[in-house]
Amino acid sequence: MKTLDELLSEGVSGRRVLLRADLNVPLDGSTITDDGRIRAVAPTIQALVENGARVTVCSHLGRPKGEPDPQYSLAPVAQRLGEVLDRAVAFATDTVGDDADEKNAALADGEVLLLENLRFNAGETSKDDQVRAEFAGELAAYGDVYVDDAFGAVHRKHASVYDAAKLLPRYAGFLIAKEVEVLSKLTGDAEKPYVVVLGGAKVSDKLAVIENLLQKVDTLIIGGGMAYTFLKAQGHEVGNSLLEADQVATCERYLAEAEKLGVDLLLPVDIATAAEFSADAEAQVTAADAIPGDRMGLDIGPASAELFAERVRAASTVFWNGPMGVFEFPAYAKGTKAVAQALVDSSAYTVVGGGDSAAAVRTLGLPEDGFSHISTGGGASLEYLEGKTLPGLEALEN
Ligand SMILES: Nc1ncnc2c1ncn2[C@@H]1O[C@H](COP(=O)(O)OP(=O)(O)OP(=O)(O)O)[C@@H](O)[C@H]1O
Ligand SMILES: O=C(O)[C@H](O)COP(=O)(O)O
Repeated sequence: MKTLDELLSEGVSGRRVLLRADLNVPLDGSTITDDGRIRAVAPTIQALVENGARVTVCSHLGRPKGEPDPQYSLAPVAQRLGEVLDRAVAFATDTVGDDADEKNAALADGEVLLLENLRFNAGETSKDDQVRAEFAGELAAYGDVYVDDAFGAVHRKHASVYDAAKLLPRYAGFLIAKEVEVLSKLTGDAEKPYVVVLGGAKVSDKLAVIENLLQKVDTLIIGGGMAYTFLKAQGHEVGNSLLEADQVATCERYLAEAEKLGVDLLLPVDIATAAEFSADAEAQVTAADAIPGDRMGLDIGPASAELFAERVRAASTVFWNGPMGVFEFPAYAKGTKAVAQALVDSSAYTVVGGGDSAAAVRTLGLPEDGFSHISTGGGASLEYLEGKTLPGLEALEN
């Protein structure tokens, strides 16, 4: 894999660079609630522009359905990127249309352009190789070279991550290089006890990683939106909580597999429930096997928080992805805060991964230097830890 340092030493002045970044930041309306992913890619962009490159940045934001959807516009990100870089950032109101063509052609040395959300185009995430390749061709026309620094998206076989890389001379940015260096320490010989904590809302995506993780960890802790499909698999009712009904059988299999392998799979023992998905909804704590039919679990309860925290404090290596509850609502942030605090308090090698997990650490006021590493990738780091070949990294190989 060629690095950005190699590109810089070859010389980038006057060259057009297509840079894939992961600018998928949490938003409240059009307000960015955590700019960690923007700041994380800034050193790569700075190095390119300071060396005279003409940089066209592309990214996805959220999960729009292959057509423009204003709530997922990258316009607020362009503005914040300009502030972080302390330089003008042009914004194209389309991804590969007339506006993008014009603004890409107008770039002078040392200038930056951000394209509109890649996922406003069905070609970005298409399963059809030909359709993806066509969109990738249009993107690749904006660069003489390709740099990938979207660590959070390297597990996606998407046009901008995989197909476009293959069309141009390709390089890994500073962020990808750093993430891979740190996470590779957890793939081979992580010091035991090795505890992985999973939560969040991308349940079906992340359930898939459990199969492999069970072979590697001593304890697997499951909280957040992820917990309810497991509770259902244990025969409990989960009311209106997040549930992936078609994954219940898979969770039953994981519970049996964990037992066979001697892995402690810990689920919440109590839950903070709400009558509706709202910041104002009053929290009521119930046992995890007694969630009322008309309520939903929005956080783990205090006994679960203490149980999970104890395990984390006793570990030598901890990887945590996915908030324990809807931490964006202060009344349901306690479980996430308790687990995060346990990582800070432990003397283990601690890695937090994921857009929202990293955002939670910062917005809940925990010290960033209390963790060994805060990764920008959630799903990406989990799949990396499984030992899988990730499409975005494979595509960078020469
Ligand atoms: N019990 C729950 N019910 C509904 N949503 C939940 C629950 N617990 C956590 N969440 C939500 O999960 C979201 C984060 O999940 P996600 O899986 O995207 O994590 P992440 O750290 O962003 O990882 P990635 O980078 O892979 O997206 C948060 O917005 C939080 O509100
Ligand atoms: O938030 C993430 O994990 C990355 O930006 C990838 O987003 P995705 O899960 O929607 O592909």
